[in-house]
Amino acid sequence: MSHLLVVMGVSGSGKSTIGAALSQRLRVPFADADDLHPEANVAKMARGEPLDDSDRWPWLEAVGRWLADRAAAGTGGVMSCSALKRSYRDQLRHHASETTFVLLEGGRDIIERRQASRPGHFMPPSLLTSQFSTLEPLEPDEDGVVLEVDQGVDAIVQAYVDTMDRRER
Ligand SMILES: Nc1ncnc2c1ncn2[C@@H]1O[C@H](COP(=O)(O)OP(=O)(O)OP(=O)(O)O)[C@@H](O)[C@H]1O
Ligand SMILES: O=C(O)[C@H](O)[C@@H](O)[C@H](O)[C@H](O)CO
Repeated sequence: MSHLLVVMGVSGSGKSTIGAALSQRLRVPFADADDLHPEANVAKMARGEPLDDSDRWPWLEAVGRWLADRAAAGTGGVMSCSALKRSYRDQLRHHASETTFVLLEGGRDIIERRQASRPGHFMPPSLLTSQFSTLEPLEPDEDGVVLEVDQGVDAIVQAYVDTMDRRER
């Protein structure tokens, strides 16, 4: 089975780290939505201003195209992308309906600590409040897996693999 995943969550939840580790474990291509932002979006976040829906729309289109290409090629893939709102996930599913969303869930304290220990990133910790208030949890009808971030990278990857094994049985 080729996995097509979006690893999602607020800034600092570990999307880039876990996404890369999952792609290695599953032997599928990896991409980071941070690299697909238009320059204006990166500049806006770096100024400490949250993105709005109109900023995110063209960016999510680029993310969706990547997913659609992977689906068409049948390679599977892992994309790290915040995908904070249900409507954003709907937009991505419109491109690739078979996408599974992997939500990295954690409390504000641990995520704030991790962000603080990551100097040089364009995303300022001050935007964490808007990230948490924008996040809409996965709904029951969405194909999704929730993983707790309060554990090591290998344990999080293993939790994903175990969940999928149970599903396939
Ligand atoms: N499970 C983990 N255990 C310990 N440290 C972690 C874990 N996951 C991520 N980290 C660390 O936390 C920080 C944030 O992780 P990462 O950059 O992957 O998050 P992100 O969700 O991609 O953030 P952003 O969306 O802002 O780019 C990094 O310094 C990373 O090394
Ligand atoms: O949806 C958003 O608000 C943004 O995309 C952010 O989540 C960033 O992409 C990233 O997570 C910060 O590094």
